[in-house]
Amino acid sequence: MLKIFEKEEEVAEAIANVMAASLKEDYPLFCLASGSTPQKSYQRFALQAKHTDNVRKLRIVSLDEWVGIEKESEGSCYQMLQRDLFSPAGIEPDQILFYDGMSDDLQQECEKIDAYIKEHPITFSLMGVGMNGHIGLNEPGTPLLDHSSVVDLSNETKTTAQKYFEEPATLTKGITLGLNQVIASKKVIVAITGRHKADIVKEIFNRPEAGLPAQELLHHDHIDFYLDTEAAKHITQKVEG
Ligand SMILES: O=C1O[C@H](COP(=O)(O)O)[C@@H](O)[C@H](O)[C@H]1O
Repeated sequence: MLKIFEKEEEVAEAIANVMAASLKEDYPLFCLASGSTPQKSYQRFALQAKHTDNVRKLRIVSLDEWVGIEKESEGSCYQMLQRDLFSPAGIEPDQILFYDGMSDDLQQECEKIDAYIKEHPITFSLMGVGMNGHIGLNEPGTPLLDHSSVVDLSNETKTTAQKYFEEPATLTKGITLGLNQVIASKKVIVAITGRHKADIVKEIFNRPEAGLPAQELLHHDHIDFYLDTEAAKHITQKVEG
């Protein structure tokens, strides 16, 4: 389902409410995008959930990470989530399983996450969408994988991602869940906000033949797209909202 909200803040509020509801499941396991889009959702969720018994039950599994970037350094996917969610919500390190982008054995990092989610199904995923339509770090042209992989980053991603770092970062590869692993989550929200995403949103919704990773998440009953009017301004299809 596509839902369009007037303002980015309303998208954030709606997502925070879904996260809070998902937290009440017996074994909540969340897989969450880092980046700019979900920041306000995480702030609101943290306000509702921080240090509750339910938050203590929550487990988090990695969606993606930059290869060659220290976990604790600014701009890593882990560090963005630490700043925006883990710390404000009181989520402790023993609740989190993340790819280590500095590992000497990246294949083992893939297997570590894959083995975990095989045993523990993801109950809620929140995805952002890259400026080129990527999901996680599944760049355009990536097949529907049902395992993690180490991927070459597109030039667009390398450039866009510089906004996360104070100093220019050398980004060449990433490590990411496969699209089928995201789709296999019990519930998924794909969030897209802001005028700067309007052109890629137009591709996703108005040009089905574009073959973008984000389009693989369309047309599943358990996957909702939440957009604000700025991002949705070129959509021509009928929507709920
Ligand atoms: O590179 C990435 O970008 C997307 C979108 O980022 P945003 O800053 O525009 O929200 C993000 O969802 C993805 O996880 C990340 O790898």
